Amino acid sequence: MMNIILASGSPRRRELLAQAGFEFKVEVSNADENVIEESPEQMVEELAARKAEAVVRLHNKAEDNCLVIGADTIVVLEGKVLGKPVDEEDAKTMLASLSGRTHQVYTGVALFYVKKGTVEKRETFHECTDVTMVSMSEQEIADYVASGDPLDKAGAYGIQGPAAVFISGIKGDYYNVVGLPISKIYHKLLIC
Ligand SMILES: Cc1cn([C@H]2C[C@H](O)[C@@H](COP(=O)(O)OP(=O)(O)OP(=O)(O)O)O2)c(=O)[nH]c1=O
Repeated sequence: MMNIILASGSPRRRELLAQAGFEFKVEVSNADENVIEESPEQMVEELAARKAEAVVRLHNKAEDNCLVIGADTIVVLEGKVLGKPVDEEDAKTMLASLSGRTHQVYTGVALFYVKKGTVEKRETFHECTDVTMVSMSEQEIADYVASGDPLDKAGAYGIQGPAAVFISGIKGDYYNVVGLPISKIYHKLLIC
């Protein structure tokens, strides 16, 4: 197995990759996250690729052989994309819109295989999970937002934290919601 670099500042992604038994380094770079209107699946794959690409650019030395992994997660409610909230008000609005409904969580993954400083192979894919939330009261939303937990998360919630009490069901890969479809990644990497 070649050296793996996770191109992500997300602690959740770090934990999931470590949980799967991989050894890796973390490198974060500033990828441009502005995207033009695309389907959710195209959008997360494109953003994941940009994150991986930005890290690959740091590895232009001829001796670098590595696999760079980028990922991006968004929440989609009835066709509307919800990224990370910009502030507490935005988080409240997002949670009010998710309350009592089912939404989709998309995570895109990009695998960039770098040999002698150039990308020899690139692969992108995504996973989608349905998440259903119970109806939340205004007070519950306000209390949850005040906890600070939603602010660095797509859709303004983390299924793995205190928001667990608002989740009535999911269909698909739980870990995809947390930020990495780890089983899919594991099986792709097994064959390389
Ligand atoms: C829906 C949901 C999202 N999230 C998180 C996963 C991601 O970290 C974040 C989505 O933002 P991203 O922009 O995908 O990732 P990031 O900015 O945290 O990290 P990086 O770009 O460096 O890889 O939301 C949860 O932790 N739990 C959840 O239930």
